[in-house]
Amino acid sequence: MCGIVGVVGKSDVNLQLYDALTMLQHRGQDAAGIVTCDRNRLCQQKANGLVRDVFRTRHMQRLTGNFGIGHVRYPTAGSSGPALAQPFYVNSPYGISLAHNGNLTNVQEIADEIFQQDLRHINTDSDSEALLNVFAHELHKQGKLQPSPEDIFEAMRAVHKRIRGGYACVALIVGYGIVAFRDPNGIRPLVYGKRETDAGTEYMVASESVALDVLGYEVVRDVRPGEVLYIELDGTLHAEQCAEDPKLHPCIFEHVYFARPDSIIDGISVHKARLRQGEYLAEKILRERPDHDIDVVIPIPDSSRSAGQAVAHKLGVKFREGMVKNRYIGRTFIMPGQKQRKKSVRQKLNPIPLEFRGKNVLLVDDSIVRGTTCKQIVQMAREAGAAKVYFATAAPAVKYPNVYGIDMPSASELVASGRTEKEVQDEIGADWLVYQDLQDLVAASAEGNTEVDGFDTSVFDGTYVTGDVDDDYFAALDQARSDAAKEKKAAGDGAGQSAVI
Ligand SMILES: O=P(O)(O)OC[C@H]1O[C@H](OP(=O)(O)OP(=O)(O)O)[C@H](O)[C@@H]1O
Ligand SMILES: NC(=O)CC[C@H](N)C(=O)O
Ligand SMILES: [Mg+2]
Repeated sequence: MCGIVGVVGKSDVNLQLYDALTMLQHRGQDAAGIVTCDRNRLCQQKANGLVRDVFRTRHMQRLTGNFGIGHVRYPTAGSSGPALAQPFYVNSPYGISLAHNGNLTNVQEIADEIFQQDLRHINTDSDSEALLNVFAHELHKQGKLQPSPEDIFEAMRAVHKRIRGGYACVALIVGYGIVAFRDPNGIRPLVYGKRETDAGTEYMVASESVALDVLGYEVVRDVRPGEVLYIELDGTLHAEQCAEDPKLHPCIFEHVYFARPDSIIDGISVHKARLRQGEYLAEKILRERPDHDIDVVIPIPDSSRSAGQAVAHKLGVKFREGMVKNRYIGRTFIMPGQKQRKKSVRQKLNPIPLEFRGKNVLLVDDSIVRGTTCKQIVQMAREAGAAKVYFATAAPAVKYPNVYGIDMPSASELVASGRTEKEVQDEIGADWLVYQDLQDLVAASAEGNTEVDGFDTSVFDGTYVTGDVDDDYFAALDQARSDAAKEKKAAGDGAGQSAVI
């Protein structure tokens, strides 16, 4: 789940892009990049690392120009090396740079077309570089020295037809402006806003509304599924629907885990959705154990705090922050390898024993994916003296791979895949495990916006909203991106740029 941002401003936009990327850091911790454009010259800085490490003062001074784009990366395709840090760049036509959040499911097919039909070269195994080349080729085909808004929309109509999967993108066209677009299912989020200055209106497009809030932009609206925005350098904004049958099917995992609670996505407050998840979860607990003996509800920071509060409130039991989070350790789930994830849970979370000693505790987390976090947390709770350790999650069991921008490539790595709930409970060592029901998770989000046509819930039910993901793709994904495959690559065995998943 990467984070993207684009700004067309009235003065240098480097600091705005930096601040916006900092607000989106929770979406990607592997690499960061900014591209700005100053008098038809691109300025770029990108590298592996967190935003604060990638951009030093000397880089910021060089990133001049009044329009630019930025990216924080969480890899779902290709390696996690510096060559795949975004934005990507192609010099023809015009000079285009692009940042992508999501994942394409027909990248192998596109890569072949790009080489054999479009006569273009892609240099990495990134799906985003392939996407950029499709866009560039389709824009080139319009054959204009100066592209009009209609040329850009026509090119994008073709892009939507050629690529499949999840994509929210910002692209900078040298000398002309910024193009922003969202896939025809609106799987990945994208929102835009404006702010007035003495010199005129400035526009920002970003993955989440928090980036706009903090920079003083007023949210205009979410980019619609399939829609394309083109913001010219003088601040003129054009918007056009470029997909044939757009539907709003946003990824529900944004509401469970990815997005910040203070963001509003497709009109749905993430915090509110999480509170409702907690209420539904508490109702289920009360249905299953009306005479429960829970003494205290303890959330697993950070992402389950909103849901945990609602669970405690509805159950009528105490809510205590019994796990202290080390604020200098990032999100563990989006770390690239299992060894690092496992080690980081213990570094990140530490119990306050007096909240556990002699008590029946209900630990609440937003989700159980690989089981890395909950296994260690249950153990910590026991060591801290808990009498009984119950575990509840605001999401149902995660059983299927994700193909739209979350790095869950192998069912075999998911603790709930092929196991019953009782078996997962035993595996994580809890005295009782409660999962949210899928219909309740959907209701918790859907109550926030009636315009949503449905959610992508594929990791829970194996139904993929694009309807076109086949077994071969899953097999290739598993082979290319499982933890075992990544370890093998890291050790130098099988390294290279040829696998394009
Ligand atoms: O079952 P697992 O594979 O461990 O994955 C699930 C856990 O990972 C995430 O936390 P993370 O530490 O990434 O971020 P957070 O601080 O936002 O909760 C999520 O909130 C769960 O706690
Ligand atoms: N999580 C994402 O959005 C990843 C974007 C792109 N597929 C990459 O791997 O760089
Ligand atoms: Mg967590």
